[in-house]
Amino acid sequence: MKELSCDVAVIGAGTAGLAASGAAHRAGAKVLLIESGSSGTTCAQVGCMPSKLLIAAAEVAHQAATASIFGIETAPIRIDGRSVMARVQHERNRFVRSVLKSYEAIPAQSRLTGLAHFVDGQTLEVENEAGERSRVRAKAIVIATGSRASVPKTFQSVAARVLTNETIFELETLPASVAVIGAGAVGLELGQALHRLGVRTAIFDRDTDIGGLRDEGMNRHARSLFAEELDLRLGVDIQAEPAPGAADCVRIKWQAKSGEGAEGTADFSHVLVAAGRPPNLEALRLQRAGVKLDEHGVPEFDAGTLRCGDSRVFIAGDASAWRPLLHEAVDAGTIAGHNAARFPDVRVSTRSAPLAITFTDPQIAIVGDTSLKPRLVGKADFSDQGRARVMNRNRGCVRLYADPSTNRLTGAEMIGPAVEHLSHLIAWAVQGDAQVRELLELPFYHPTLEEALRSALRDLCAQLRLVPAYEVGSMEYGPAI
Ligand SMILES: Cc1cc2nc3c(=O)[nH]c(=O)nc-3n(C[C@H](O)[C@H](O)[C@H](O)COP(=O)(O)OP(=O)(O)OC[C@H]3O[C@@H](n4cnc5c(N)ncnc54)[C@H](O)[C@@H]3O)c2cc1C
Ligand SMILES: NC(=O)c1ccc[n+]([C@@H]2O[C@H](COP(=O)([O-])OP(=O)(O)OC[C@H]3O[C@@H](n4cnc5c(N)ncnc54)[C@H](O)[C@@H]3O)[C@@H](O)[C@H]2O)c1
Repeated sequence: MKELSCDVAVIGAGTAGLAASGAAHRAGAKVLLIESGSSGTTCAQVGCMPSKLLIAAAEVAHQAATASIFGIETAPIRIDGRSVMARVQHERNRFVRSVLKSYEAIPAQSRLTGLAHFVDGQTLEVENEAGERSRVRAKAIVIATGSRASVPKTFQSVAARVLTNETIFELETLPASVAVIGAGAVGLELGQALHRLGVRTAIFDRDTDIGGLRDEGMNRHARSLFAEELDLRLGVDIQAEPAPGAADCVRIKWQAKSGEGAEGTADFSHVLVAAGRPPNLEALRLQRAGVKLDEHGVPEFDAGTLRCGDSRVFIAGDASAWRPLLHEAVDAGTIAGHNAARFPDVRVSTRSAPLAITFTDPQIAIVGDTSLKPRLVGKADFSDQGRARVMNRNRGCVRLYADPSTNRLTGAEMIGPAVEHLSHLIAWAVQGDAQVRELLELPFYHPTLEEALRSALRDLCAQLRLVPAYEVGSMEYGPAI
C-alpha cells in the first residue's frame, strides 16, 4: 500500500471539493484532492447546466406555441427530440470540459483517484479501480462527496425504465412519455420542460407542497398555477410495475393518501425519479472518523466553520445536506478548505442569506429565513402587473416577510415571471439588514417586474404605518403596477 501525507485531504472533486482544495492551497497547505470518478461536477455534468439547457429549449417551444397571443402565427411546431438532446449534450460537454480543465490544472501530485474511506479521524484509505490502495495521513480532512438521486424501492421492478438526473441527459432523443416522481426542484423543472417539449408527462408527489415552498397559501397558489398546464398528482401513494403486455412500458398506479378522491392508472415509457438527493456518505465509514452523526447519519457540523464537532474533519456542499445548492457548495468549500488549512486556528464565517430559485415558468423563489415569526406579510400580485401583462406572463405573486419589531425585511416567497432577479435584490436587502422604508425609497424603473417588489414593500410599509395605505387601482406610480 502506498503511504501519502498532506496537510489537507479533500474527498470529492465536485464544486465544494474544488473550492476547498483551492482555498486550502491558497492558505499555504499541502493539499491532496481525492476523486473516485471522472470529476466534471454534478452541476456541469448532470445538474444545473444540462437541466437549464433542456429548460431553454422548452422555453423556445413554449414561446412558439403561444406566439398567436401576440398576433404572430407560426407554422405548426415540430420538436426534433434528437436535435434538442444533441444541443443539451453539446453545450453541457463544453461546461464539463472547462471544469475538467481546471481539475487537470491541479498538479498531479496533489490529486489522487479512488474511493476514499476513513481509517481514523486523520487517516483515509483510497482504492482505485485497479484495486490499488493508498493510505493518506492528513492534519485535517474535508468531506465534499456530494449527493445522489435516491430511487425508492417501489421502482425496483421497473429499474430498466427508470431515469434520474444522471441518465436523462444522456438520452439520444426525448422519451415518449414520463411519470415524474417528486415535485421538488428537479421534478418540477424537468417535468415542465419535458411537457413543453411535447413529452406526455405527469408529476407525482406523496406530499402536497411543491417546489420547496413553505407557506400554505403560496403552495395553494403554485399548485393551481402549475395544474393549469401540468398533470399534477399530489398527496398520492404510488406503485410501479411493468405494464402488462408492453415490456417497454411502466404502469403507475396512484391513490390519494387521504383515502379520498383521486386514484388512477397510467402507462409511461419512462419514470423520472426526482425524489430527493441524500448525501453520499455510506462509502466513507464515518463511524471511524470520530464525528457525531445525526439521525440521518450526517455529521453534525457548525455552519460558520464547517467543522464537525471538535474533530479535524470538515464537511461542505451537498454532503452536509445543508442548503444543497451550487453557490452554497462554493461558499462552504471555501470556508472548509481555509479552516482545514489553518487548523486548529478555525475562524467563523458569516453565511449568506438563504436563496433558492426553481427555474420553472413561472419561477419559484425562496429568500431568507421564512420560518421567522412573528412576521408581517407584504403582498403583490402579478395578475395585473404592468410589465408582466405586457409580456403575457402575468401569473403569480410576491410575499415579502418583515419583522414587525425591527421593520426589517427577513425573507420572501415568490412565484412569478423571472423572479430569479427580484429574489437576488431581496436576498441582498435581507443580508444587508435593510429596513422596509429605506427599500421603498430606492429607484424603481417603469415599466419593470421590479415594480411588483415596490408594491409589496408599499404594502408592508402601510401595515407598519410608515406610509398611507395603498389604494388598489391608484395611478400614483403609473398604470397597472
Ligand atoms: C438536476 C439538478 C439540477 C440542479 N440545478 C441547480 C441549479 O440550477 N442551481 C443550483 O444552485 N443548484 C442546482 N443543483 C444542485 C447543485 O448541482 C449541487 O448543489 C452541487 O452541484 C453540489 O456540489 P458538491 O460539490 O457538493 O457535489 P458534487 O459536484 O456531486 O461532487 C461530489 C464529488 O465527490 C466524489 N465522491 C463521492 N464519494 C467519494 C468518495 N468516497 N471518495 C472519493 N470521491 C468521492 C463524486 O465522484 C463527486 O465528483 C441541481 C442539482 C440537480 C441534480
Ligand atoms: N434550481 C435549482 O436550484 C435546483 C434544481 C434542481 C435541484 N436543486 C437542488 O437539488 C435538491 C434535490 O432536488 P429534488 O427535487 O430531487 O429533491 P427535493 O427534496 O427538493 O424534492 C423531492 C420531492 O420528492 C417527493 N418524494 C420523495 N419520495 C417520494 C416517493 N417515494 N413518492 C413520491 N414522492 C416522493 C418529496 O415529497 C419531495 O417533494 C434540491 O433540494 C435543490 O437544493 C436545485
